[in-house]
Amino acid sequence: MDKFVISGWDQLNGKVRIHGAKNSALPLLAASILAEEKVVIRDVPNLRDVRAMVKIITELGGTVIRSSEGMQINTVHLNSGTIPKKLMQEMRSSIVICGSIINKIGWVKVSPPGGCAIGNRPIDLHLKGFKKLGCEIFEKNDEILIKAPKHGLKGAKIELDYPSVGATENVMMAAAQAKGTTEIYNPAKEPEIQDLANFINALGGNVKGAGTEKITIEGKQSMQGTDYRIIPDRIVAGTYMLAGAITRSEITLTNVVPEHIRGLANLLEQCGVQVIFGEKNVTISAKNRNIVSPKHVTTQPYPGFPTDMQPQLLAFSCFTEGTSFITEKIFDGRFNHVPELRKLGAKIEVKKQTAKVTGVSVLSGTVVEATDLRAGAALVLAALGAEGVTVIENIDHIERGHESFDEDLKSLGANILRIPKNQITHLSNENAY
Ligand SMILES: CC(=O)N[C@H]1[C@@H](OP(=O)(O)OP(=O)(O)OC[C@H]2O[C@@H](n3ccc(=O)[nH]c3=O)[C@H](O)[C@@H]2O)O[C@H](CO)[C@@H](O)[C@@H]1O
Ligand SMILES: C=C(OP(=O)(O)O)C(=O)O
Repeated sequence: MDKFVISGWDQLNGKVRIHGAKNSALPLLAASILAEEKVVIRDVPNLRDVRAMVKIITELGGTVIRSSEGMQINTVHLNSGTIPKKLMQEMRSSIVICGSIINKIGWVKVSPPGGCAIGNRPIDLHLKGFKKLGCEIFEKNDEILIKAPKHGLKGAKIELDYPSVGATENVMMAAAQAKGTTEIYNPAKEPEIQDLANFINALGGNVKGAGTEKITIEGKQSMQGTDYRIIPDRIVAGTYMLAGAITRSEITLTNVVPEHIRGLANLLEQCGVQVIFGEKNVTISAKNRNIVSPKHVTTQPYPGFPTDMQPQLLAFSCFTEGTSFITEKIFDGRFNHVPELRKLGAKIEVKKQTAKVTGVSVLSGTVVEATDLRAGAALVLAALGAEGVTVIENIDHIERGHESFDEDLKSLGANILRIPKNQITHLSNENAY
Protein backbone atom coordinates (compact mmCIF):
# COMPACT_ATOMS: atom_id res chain seq x y z
CA MET A 1 0.00 0.00 0.00
CA ASP A 2 1.05 3.63 -0.52
CA LYS A 3 2.36 5.84 2.31
CA PHE A 4 2.12 9.42 3.39
CA VAL A 5 5.26 11.23 4.44
CA ILE A 6 4.44 14.28 6.52
CA SER A 7 6.81 16.87 7.83
CA GLY A 8 4.92 18.42 10.72
CA TRP A 9 4.73 21.64 12.67
CA ASP A 10 3.61 23.87 9.77
CA GLN A 11 0.64 26.13 10.38
CA LEU A 12 -2.27 25.61 8.00
CA ASN A 13 -4.10 28.39 6.28
CA GLY A 14 -6.84 28.64 3.65
CA LYS A 15 -10.07 26.99 2.55
CA VAL A 16 -11.17 23.44 1.75
CA ARG A 17 -14.46 22.31 0.25
CA ILE A 18 -15.92 19.29 2.04
CA HIS A 19 -16.94 16.46 -0.29
CA GLY A 20 -20.13 14.42 -0.10
CA ALA A 21 -20.56 12.00 2.80
CA LYS A 22 -19.29 8.44 2.34
CA ASN A 23 -21.92 7.16 4.75
CA SER A 24 -24.67 8.80 2.68
CA ALA A 25 -23.25 7.98 -0.75
CA LEU A 26 -23.09 4.23 -0.02
CA PRO A 27 -26.70 3.66 1.13
CA LEU A 28 -28.02 6.08 -1.51
CA LEU A 29 -26.21 4.21 -4.28
CA ALA A 30 -27.77 1.01 -2.90
CA ALA A 31 -31.20 2.66 -2.65
CA SER A 32 -31.06 3.76 -6.28
CA ILE A 33 -31.90 0.10 -7.02
CA LEU A 34 -35.42 0.85 -5.75
CA ALA A 35 -36.07 3.11 -8.76
CA GLU A 36 -37.48 1.92 -12.05
CA GLU A 37 -35.76 4.74 -13.89
CA LYS A 38 -32.29 6.23 -14.11
CA VAL A 39 -31.12 8.06 -10.98
CA VAL A 40 -28.53 10.85 -10.74
CA ILE A 41 -26.66 11.38 -7.46
CA ARG A 42 -24.43 14.43 -7.14
CA ASP A 43 -21.37 15.02 -5.00
CA VAL A 44 -20.61 11.32 -4.63
CA PRO A 45 -16.99 11.25 -3.42
CA ASN A 46 -14.43 9.25 -5.35
CA LEU A 47 -13.49 6.78 -2.63
CA ARG A 48 -12.46 3.14 -2.47
CA ASP A 49 -15.76 2.17 -0.80
CA VAL A 50 -17.77 4.01 -3.45
CA ARG A 51 -15.87 2.18 -6.18
CA ALA A 52 -16.64 -1.09 -4.35
CA MET A 53 -20.37 -0.23 -4.29
CA VAL A 54 -20.25 0.55 -8.02
CA LYS A 55 -18.61 -2.86 -8.62
CA ILE A 56 -21.45 -4.56 -6.70
CA ILE A 57 -24.20 -2.75 -8.64
CA THR A 58 -22.45 -3.59 -11.91
CA GLU A 59 -22.01 -7.24 -10.87
CA LEU A 60 -25.78 -7.43 -10.26
CA GLY A 61 -26.55 -6.17 -13.77
CA GLY A 62 -26.84 -2.39 -13.26
CA THR A 63 -24.81 0.34 -14.94
CA VAL A 64 -23.12 3.29 -13.27
CA ILE A 65 -21.55 6.22 -15.12
CA ARG A 66 -19.62 8.98 -13.39
CA SER A 67 -19.50 12.35 -15.18
CA SER A 68 -19.20 16.02 -14.26
CA GLU A 69 -23.00 15.90 -13.85
CA GLY A 70 -22.76 13.38 -11.01
CA MET A 71 -23.22 9.63 -10.90
CA GLN A 72 -25.88 8.09 -13.14
CA ILE A 73 -27.21 4.78 -11.89
CA ASN A 74 -29.42 2.59 -14.02
CA THR A 75 -30.63 -0.62 -12.38
CA VAL A 76 -33.68 -1.20 -14.55
CA HIS A 77 -32.11 -4.40 -15.93
CA LEU A 78 -30.76 -5.67 -12.62
CA ASN A 79 -31.02 -9.45 -12.76
CA SER A 80 -29.03 -11.05 -9.95
CA GLY A 81 -29.25 -11.19 -6.17
CA THR A 82 -25.87 -12.82 -5.57
CA ILE A 83 -23.09 -10.62 -4.22
CA PRO A 84 -19.74 -12.44 -4.44
CA LYS A 85 -17.90 -12.93 -1.16
CA LYS A 86 -14.90 -10.91 -2.36
CA LEU A 87 -17.11 -7.84 -2.95
CA MET A 88 -18.99 -8.36 0.34
CA GLN A 89 -15.68 -8.25 2.18
CA GLU A 90 -14.56 -4.96 0.65
CA MET A 91 -16.69 -2.83 2.98
CA ARG A 92 -19.41 -2.81 5.61
CA SER A 93 -21.98 -1.14 3.35
CA SER A 94 -22.13 -4.11 1.00
CA ILE A 95 -24.82 -5.41 3.40
CA VAL A 96 -27.20 -2.50 2.75
CA ILE A 97 -27.72 -3.73 -0.81
CA CYS A 98 -29.97 -6.44 0.70
CA GLY A 99 -32.75 -4.05 1.68
CA SER A 100 -32.90 -2.42 -1.73
CA ILE A 101 -32.73 -5.56 -3.84
CA ILE A 102 -34.99 -7.93 -1.95
CA ASN A 103 -38.25 -6.63 -3.43
CA LYS A 104 -36.87 -6.44 -6.95
CA ILE A 105 -35.28 -9.91 -7.23
CA GLY A 106 -37.16 -11.74 -4.45
CA TRP A 107 -33.99 -13.10 -2.85
CA VAL A 108 -30.45 -12.09 -2.05
CA LYS A 109 -27.40 -14.24 -1.37
CA VAL A 110 -24.59 -12.64 0.62
CA SER A 111 -21.83 -13.37 3.13
CA PRO A 112 -20.83 -11.33 6.21
CA PRO A 113 -19.68 -7.82 5.20
CA GLY A 114 -16.18 -6.37 5.65
CA GLY A 115 -15.49 -2.83 6.86
CA CYS A 116 -13.16 -1.27 9.35
CA ALA A 117 -11.69 -3.74 11.86
CA ILE A 118 -12.93 -1.92 14.96
CA GLY A 119 -14.46 -4.79 16.92
CA ASN A 120 -17.41 -7.08 16.75
CA ARG A 121 -19.81 -6.09 13.93
CA PRO A 122 -22.68 -8.59 13.72
CA ILE A 123 -25.69 -8.20 11.40
CA ASP A 124 -28.30 -9.82 13.66
CA LEU A 125 -30.44 -6.64 13.80
CA HIS A 126 -30.52 -6.41 10.00
CA LEU A 127 -31.68 -10.03 9.76
CA LYS A 128 -34.26 -9.60 12.54
CA GLY A 129 -35.69 -6.62 10.64
CA PHE A 130 -35.95 -8.61 7.40
CA LYS A 131 -37.69 -11.45 9.26
CA LYS A 132 -40.26 -9.02 10.69
CA LEU A 133 -41.02 -7.89 7.13
CA GLY A 134 -41.73 -11.52 6.24
CA CYS A 135 -38.39 -12.74 4.86
CA GLU A 136 -36.98 -16.20 5.45
CA ILE A 137 -33.30 -16.40 6.30
CA PHE A 138 -31.10 -19.42 5.60
CA GLU A 139 -27.56 -19.37 6.96
CA LYS A 140 -24.97 -22.01 6.07
CA ASN A 141 -21.29 -21.56 6.84
CA ASP A 142 -20.51 -18.11 5.47
CA GLU A 143 -23.51 -17.91 3.15
CA ILE A 144 -26.70 -16.02 4.00
CA LEU A 145 -29.75 -16.44 1.78
CA ILE A 146 -32.59 -13.95 2.39
CA LYS A 147 -35.83 -14.86 0.63
CA ALA A 148 -38.83 -12.56 0.30
CA PRO A 149 -42.30 -14.09 0.88
CA LYS A 150 -44.25 -15.17 -2.24
CA HIS A 151 -46.57 -12.20 -2.34
CA GLY A 152 -44.01 -9.61 -1.34
CA LEU A 153 -42.83 -8.05 1.91
CA LYS A 154 -45.43 -6.78 4.39
CA GLY A 155 -45.04 -3.68 6.56
CA ALA A 156 -44.46 -4.36 10.27
CA LYS A 157 -43.67 -2.79 13.63
CA ILE A 158 -39.95 -3.19 14.23
CA GLU A 159 -38.25 -2.25 17.47
CA LEU A 160 -34.46 -2.20 17.12
CA ASP A 161 -32.58 -3.39 20.23
CA TYR A 162 -29.92 -0.80 19.36
CA PRO A 163 -30.15 2.20 16.98
CA SER A 164 -27.92 0.57 14.38
CA VAL A 165 -27.26 2.79 11.36
CA GLY A 166 -26.96 -0.07 8.87
CA ALA A 167 -29.96 -2.00 10.22
CA THR A 168 -32.13 1.15 10.11
CA GLU A 169 -31.07 1.73 6.49
CA ASN A 170 -31.71 -1.85 5.43
CA VAL A 171 -35.18 -1.89 7.00
CA MET A 172 -36.05 1.53 5.51
CA MET A 173 -35.13 0.37 2.01
CA ALA A 174 -36.94 -2.96 2.25
CA ALA A 175 -40.02 -1.31 3.82
CA ALA A 176 -40.08 1.40 1.14
CA GLN A 177 -41.58 -1.14 -1.29
CA ALA A 178 -43.35 -3.44 1.20
CA LYS A 179 -47.15 -3.61 1.29
CA GLY A 180 -48.61 -1.37 4.01
CA THR A 181 -46.99 0.56 6.84
CA THR A 182 -43.74 -0.10 8.67
CA GLU A 183 -42.86 1.59 11.93
CA ILE A 184 -39.24 1.51 13.13
CA TYR A 185 -38.87 2.20 16.85
CA ASN A 186 -35.47 3.13 18.30
CA PRO A 187 -33.99 3.81 14.84
CA ALA A 188 -30.62 5.44 14.22
CA LYS A 189 -31.01 9.24 13.92
CA GLU A 190 -27.78 10.11 12.10
CA PRO A 191 -27.95 12.80 9.38
CA GLU A 192 -27.19 10.06 6.85
CA ILE A 193 -30.46 8.34 7.85
CA GLN A 194 -32.29 11.59 7.20
CA ASP A 195 -30.52 11.88 3.84
CA LEU A 196 -31.62 8.35 2.91
CA ALA A 197 -35.22 9.17 3.88
CA ASN A 198 -35.13 12.33 1.73
CA PHE A 199 -33.70 10.32 -1.16
CA ILE A 200 -36.35 7.59 -0.93
CA ASN A 201 -39.02 10.33 -0.84
CA ALA A 202 -37.43 11.93 -3.92
CA LEU A 203 -37.91 8.54 -5.66
CA GLY A 204 -41.63 8.78 -4.81
CA GLY A 205 -41.50 6.88 -1.51
CA ASN A 206 -43.15 7.90 1.73
CA VAL A 207 -40.82 7.99 4.75
CA LYS A 208 -41.60 10.19 7.74
CA GLY A 209 -39.90 10.80 11.07
CA ALA A 210 -36.25 10.18 10.09
CA GLY A 211 -34.08 11.78 12.77
CA THR A 212 -36.70 11.14 15.49
CA GLU A 213 -37.59 8.21 17.80
CA LYS A 214 -39.88 6.59 15.23
CA ILE A 215 -39.67 6.27 11.46
CA THR A 216 -42.88 5.51 9.58
CA ILE A 217 -42.74 4.14 6.05
CA GLU A 218 -45.73 3.69 3.74
CA GLY A 219 -44.71 1.16 1.12
CA LYS A 220 -44.93 2.18 -2.54
CA GLN A 221 -44.87 -0.48 -5.22
CA SER A 222 -43.12 1.54 -7.91
CA MET A 223 -40.60 4.33 -7.75
CA GLN A 224 -39.30 6.84 -10.26
CA GLY A 225 -35.85 8.31 -10.95
CA THR A 226 -34.52 11.50 -9.40
CA ASP A 227 -31.62 13.94 -9.41
CA TYR A 228 -30.29 14.29 -5.87
CA ARG A 229 -27.33 15.93 -4.10
CA ILE A 230 -26.00 14.16 -1.00
CA ILE A 231 -25.08 15.88 2.25
CA PRO A 232 -21.47 16.91 2.96
CA ASP A 233 -19.29 14.58 5.01
CA ARG A 234 -19.49 15.72 8.63
CA ILE A 235 -16.67 13.37 9.68
CA VAL A 236 -14.30 14.73 7.03
CA ALA A 237 -15.27 18.28 8.09
CA GLY A 238 -14.61 17.42 11.75
CA THR A 239 -11.25 15.88 10.85
CA TYR A 240 -10.13 19.13 9.18
CA MET A 241 -11.42 21.17 12.13
CA LEU A 242 -9.19 19.11 14.39
CA ALA A 243 -6.26 19.46 11.94
CA GLY A 244 -6.64 23.24 12.26
CA ALA A 245 -6.88 23.04 16.04
CA ILE A 246 -3.82 20.76 16.39
CA THR A 247 -1.63 22.97 14.20
CA ARG A 248 -2.92 26.13 15.97
CA SER A 249 -4.11 27.47 12.63
CA GLU A 250 -7.04 29.30 11.10
CA ILE A 251 -8.84 27.44 8.31
CA THR A 252 -12.24 27.64 6.63
CA LEU A 253 -14.33 24.71 5.48
CA THR A 254 -16.99 25.26 2.85
CA ASN A 255 -19.94 23.01 1.98
CA VAL A 256 -20.78 22.02 5.55
CA VAL A 257 -24.13 21.68 7.33
CA PRO A 258 -23.47 23.59 10.60
CA GLU A 259 -26.03 21.49 12.51
CA HIS A 260 -24.13 18.27 11.72
CA ILE A 261 -20.88 19.51 13.27
CA ARG A 262 -22.29 21.66 16.07
CA GLY A 263 -21.41 19.10 18.79
CA LEU A 264 -17.74 19.03 17.84
CA ALA A 265 -17.71 22.83 17.44
CA ASN A 266 -19.10 23.28 20.99
CA LEU A 267 -16.47 20.92 22.35
CA LEU A 268 -13.66 22.75 20.54
CA GLU A 269 -14.93 26.08 21.88
CA GLN A 270 -14.75 24.68 25.41
CA CYS A 271 -11.12 23.77 24.66
CA GLY A 272 -10.35 27.35 23.64
CA VAL A 273 -10.70 27.13 19.84
CA GLN A 274 -12.68 29.88 18.13
CA VAL A 275 -15.42 28.57 15.81
CA ILE A 276 -17.39 30.86 13.51
CA PHE A 277 -20.25 29.47 11.45
CA GLY A 278 -21.55 30.93 8.19
CA GLU A 279 -24.61 29.60 6.42
CA LYS A 280 -22.72 26.72 4.79
CA ASN A 281 -19.19 27.20 6.06
CA VAL A 282 -17.19 27.20 9.24
CA THR A 283 -13.95 28.91 10.21
CA ILE A 284 -11.93 27.63 13.12
CA SER A 285 -9.06 29.52 14.66
CA ALA A 286 -6.61 28.18 17.21
CA LYS A 287 -3.88 30.72 16.36
CA ASN A 288 -1.93 31.91 19.43
CA ARG A 289 -4.51 30.31 21.72
CA ASN A 290 -3.99 28.21 24.79
CA ILE A 291 -5.85 24.99 24.01
CA VAL A 292 -6.97 22.85 26.93
CA SER A 293 -8.05 19.22 27.03
CA PRO A 294 -11.62 18.19 26.11
CA LYS A 295 -11.78 16.48 29.58
CA HIS A 296 -14.48 13.76 29.33
CA VAL A 297 -15.92 12.65 25.99
CA THR A 298 -18.00 9.53 25.34
CA THR A 299 -19.03 8.31 21.91
CA GLN A 300 -22.79 7.84 21.48
CA PRO A 301 -25.27 7.38 18.66
CA TYR A 302 -26.25 10.72 17.01
CA PRO A 303 -26.71 13.40 18.29
CA GLY A 304 -23.98 12.21 20.69
CA PHE A 305 -20.27 12.44 19.91
CA PRO A 306 -19.59 10.28 16.81
CA THR A 307 -17.42 7.18 17.13
CA ASP A 308 -16.02 8.01 13.67
CA MET A 309 -14.42 11.15 15.20
CA GLN A 310 -13.04 9.43 18.32
CA PRO A 311 -9.56 8.55 16.96
CA GLN A 312 -9.08 12.08 15.57
CA LEU A 313 -10.28 13.65 18.84
CA LEU A 314 -7.89 11.41 20.74
CA ALA A 315 -5.02 12.65 18.50
CA PHE A 316 -6.10 16.25 19.19
CA SER A 317 -6.15 15.58 22.97
CA CYS A 318 -2.43 14.71 22.80
CA PHE A 319 -1.76 18.34 21.81
CA THR A 320 -3.79 19.97 24.59
CA GLU A 321 -2.97 21.08 28.09
CA GLY A 322 -4.29 18.70 30.74
CA THR A 323 -5.81 15.24 30.80
CA SER A 324 -8.67 13.84 28.71
CA PHE A 325 -10.76 10.73 29.26
CA ILE A 326 -12.18 9.41 26.00
CA THR A 327 -14.66 6.56 26.24
CA GLU A 328 -15.64 4.47 23.22
CA LYS A 329 -19.17 3.11 23.62
CA ILE A 330 -20.13 2.07 20.08
CA PHE A 331 -17.40 -0.38 19.02
CA ASP A 332 -15.49 -2.74 21.30
CA GLY A 333 -12.16 -2.57 19.42
CA ARG A 334 -11.65 1.01 18.37
CA PHE A 335 -8.34 1.96 19.95
CA ASN A 336 -6.01 0.64 17.22
CA HIS A 337 -4.54 4.12 16.82
CA VAL A 338 -3.32 4.20 20.43
CA PRO A 339 -0.15 2.07 20.04
CA GLU A 340 0.72 4.05 16.89
CA LEU A 341 0.20 7.42 18.61
CA ARG A 342 2.41 6.17 21.45
CA LYS A 343 5.21 5.56 18.92
CA LEU A 344 5.06 9.33 18.25
CA GLY A 345 5.49 9.99 21.98
CA ALA A 346 1.84 10.31 23.02
CA LYS A 347 0.99 9.53 26.63
CA ILE A 348 -2.11 7.34 26.56
CA GLU A 349 -3.34 4.61 28.89
CA VAL A 350 -6.34 2.46 27.97
CA LYS A 351 -8.48 0.76 30.61
CA LYS A 352 -11.44 -1.17 29.25
CA GLN A 353 -13.23 1.26 26.92
CA THR A 354 -11.63 4.48 28.19
CA ALA A 355 -8.40 6.10 27.05
CA LYS A 356 -6.69 8.49 29.43
CA VAL A 357 -4.69 10.98 27.39
CA THR A 358 -2.17 13.29 29.01
CA GLY A 359 -1.24 16.21 26.79
CA VAL A 360 2.48 16.46 26.02
CA SER A 361 4.46 19.45 24.84
CA VAL A 362 5.67 17.74 21.69
CA LEU A 363 5.22 14.57 19.59
CA SER A 364 8.10 13.40 17.37
CA GLY A 365 7.80 11.92 13.90
CA THR A 366 8.52 8.24 13.21
CA VAL A 367 7.09 5.36 11.13
CA VAL A 368 3.49 4.39 11.99
CA GLU A 369 0.79 2.28 10.39
CA ALA A 370 -2.82 3.12 9.55
CA THR A 371 -4.86 0.13 10.74
CA ASP A 372 -8.29 1.45 9.71
CA LEU A 373 -9.83 4.56 8.19
CA ARG A 374 -10.25 6.87 11.19
CA ALA A 375 -7.20 5.50 13.01
CA GLY A 376 -5.26 6.46 9.88
CA ALA A 377 -6.83 9.94 9.78
CA ALA A 378 -5.86 10.37 13.45
CA LEU A 379 -2.24 9.56 12.57
CA VAL A 380 -2.26 12.15 9.78
CA LEU A 381 -3.49 14.75 12.28
CA ALA A 382 -0.86 13.75 14.83
CA ALA A 383 1.85 13.89 12.15
CA LEU A 384 0.78 17.43 11.16
CA GLY A 385 1.34 18.56 14.74
CA ALA A 386 4.46 16.48 15.42
CA GLU A 387 8.02 17.68 15.19
CA GLY A 388 10.01 16.12 12.31
CA VAL A 389 8.96 13.58 9.72
CA THR A 390 6.28 10.91 10.10
CA VAL A 391 5.73 8.09 7.63
CA ILE A 392 2.21 6.65 7.66
CA GLU A 393 2.00 3.23 6.05
CA ASN A 394 -1.08 1.49 4.63
CA ILE A 395 -2.91 4.67 3.65
CA ASP A 396 -5.40 2.71 1.51
CA HIS A 397 -7.46 2.49 4.69
CA ILE A 398 -7.62 6.30 4.86
CA GLU A 399 -8.69 6.51 1.25
CA ARG A 400 -11.83 4.52 2.04
CA GLY A 401 -13.22 7.76 3.44
CA HIS A 402 -11.15 10.78 2.37
CA GLU A 403 -10.99 11.94 -1.25
CA SER A 404 -7.79 13.90 -2.05
CA PHE A 405 -6.79 14.14 1.62
CA ASP A 406 -3.16 14.88 0.74
CA GLU A 407 -4.10 17.39 -1.98
CA ASP A 408 -6.48 19.25 0.35
CA LEU A 409 -3.90 19.36 3.13
CA LYS A 410 -1.24 20.53 0.66
CA SER A 411 -3.56 23.33 -0.46
CA LEU A 412 -3.74 24.40 3.21
CA GLY A 413 0.07 24.52 3.34
CA ALA A 414 0.82 21.11 4.89
CA ASN A 415 4.05 19.39 3.95
CA ILE A 416 2.67 16.00 2.85
CA LEU A 417 3.88 13.61 0.17
CA ARG A 418 2.30 10.45 -1.13
CA ILE A 419 4.80 7.67 -1.80
CA PRO A 420 3.72 4.75 -3.99
CA LYS A 421 4.13 1.26 -2.52
CA ASN A 422 7.47 -0.40 -3.18
CA GLN A 423 9.26 2.93 -3.21
CA ILE A 424 11.81 2.95 -0.41
CA THR A 425 11.41 5.76 2.11
CA HIS A 426 14.39 7.19 3.96
CA LEU A 427 13.39 8.94 7.11
CA SER A 428 15.29 12.06 7.99
CA ASN A 429 14.22 15.30 9.55
CA GLU A 430 15.55 17.42 6.67
CA ASN A 431 14.21 15.43 3.80
CA ALA A 432 11.81 12.58 3.29
CA TYR A 433 11.54 10.81 -0.03
C1 LIG B 1 -21.11 2.77 6.17
C2 LIG B 1 -21.57 3.38 7.45
O1 LIG B 1 -22.55 4.10 7.49
N1 LIG B 1 -20.83 3.10 8.50
C3 LIG B 1 -21.16 3.72 9.76
C4 LIG B 1 -22.23 2.90 10.45
O2 LIG B 1 -21.72 1.57 10.59
P1 LIG B 1 -22.71 0.40 10.99
O3 LIG B 1 -24.01 0.59 10.30
O4 LIG B 1 -21.97 -0.86 10.78
O5 LIG B 1 -22.86 0.68 12.54
P2 LIG B 1 -24.05 0.28 13.49
O6 LIG B 1 -24.75 1.51 13.92
O7 LIG B 1 -24.84 -0.79 12.85
O8 LIG B 1 -23.25 -0.35 14.71
C5 LIG B 1 -23.27 0.20 15.99
C6 LIG B 1 -23.19 -0.89 17.03
O9 LIG B 1 -24.27 -1.79 16.89
C7 LIG B 1 -23.81 -3.12 16.83
N2 LIG B 1 -24.68 -3.91 15.93
C8 LIG B 1 -24.98 -3.42 14.69
C9 LIG B 1 -25.76 -4.13 13.83
C10 LIG B 1 -26.27 -5.38 14.25
O10 LIG B 1 -27.00 -6.07 13.53
N3 LIG B 1 -25.97 -5.82 15.49
C11 LIG B 1 -25.17 -5.12 16.35
O11 LIG B 1 -24.92 -5.56 17.47
C12 LIG B 1 -22.39 -2.99 16.29
O12 LIG B 1 -21.61 -4.10 16.62
C13 LIG B 1 -21.92 -1.72 16.95
O13 LIG B 1 -21.47 -2.01 18.23
O14 LIG B 1 -22.50 3.48 11.72
C14 LIG B 1 -21.38 3.47 12.62
C15 LIG B 1 -21.85 4.04 13.96
O15 LIG B 1 -22.17 5.36 13.82
C16 LIG B 1 -20.23 4.28 12.01
O16 LIG B 1 -19.09 4.12 12.81
C17 LIG B 1 -19.90 3.79 10.61
O17 LIG B 1 -19.02 4.69 9.98
C1 LIG C 1 -16.32 2.62 10.54
C2 LIG C 1 -16.40 3.29 9.40
O1 LIG C 1 -16.83 2.82 8.23
P1 LIG C 1 -17.46 1.40 7.86
O2 LIG C 1 -18.72 1.25 8.63
O3 LIG C 1 -17.73 1.55 6.40
O4 LIG C 1 -16.45 0.35 8.18
C3 LIG C 1 -16.04 4.73 9.34
O5 LIG C 1 -16.46 5.40 8.37
O6 LIG C 1 -15.33 5.22 10.23
